[in-house]
Amino acid sequence: MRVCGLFFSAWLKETAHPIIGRLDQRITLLTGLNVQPPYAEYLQVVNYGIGGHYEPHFDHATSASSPLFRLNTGNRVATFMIYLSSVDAGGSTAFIHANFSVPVLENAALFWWNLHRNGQGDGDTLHAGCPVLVGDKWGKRLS
Ligand SMILES: O=C(O)CCC(=O)C(=O)O
Ligand SMILES: [Fe+2]
Repeated sequence: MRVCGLFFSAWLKETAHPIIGRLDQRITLLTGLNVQPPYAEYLQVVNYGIGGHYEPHFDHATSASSPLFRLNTGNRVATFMIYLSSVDAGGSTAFIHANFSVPVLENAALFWWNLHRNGQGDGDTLHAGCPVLVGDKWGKRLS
C-alpha cells in the first residue's frame, strides 16, 4: 500500500479474490489485450478523500531513465480505469491537452491508449485526477 497524502493505492493480485480474475477476463474481452502479468500490472485500487488528487502525468514512461523502463517489461500501452464510487463534487479525470474531463460515476469505466501504434507516447494523454470537493473517490486501474 502506498500513502502519499493526496491518495492511497494498493495492488490486487488475481489470487486475492475470484472476482478479480473475472474482471480481468472482461477487460480482455473489451480491449482485446492480455492483462495477465507480465503483459499488464496488477489491478491497483486508488482512494481519494476530500482534496485528494493526482497531479498531471502520463501513465507511460517518457524517458529511458524512468523506473518503468528499468523493469524491462515494456511501456504501458493502455490504461483501463473503473470508478468504484461516485463523488458528489470534483474528482473528474481531466485530459489536459485533449481538453476534456470525465466525471466520476460509480461502475463507469474509462479506457485509453497511452502509446501511438509506432510505440511513441501520445502527448494528448496527459491527465490528472482533479481534487475531490465533496465525497470519497474509489477507483481501480490497470495499465
Ligand atoms: O483517479 C484519476 O482520475 C486518475 C488516476 C490516474 O491517473 C492513475 O491512477 O494513473
Ligand atoms: Fe494516470
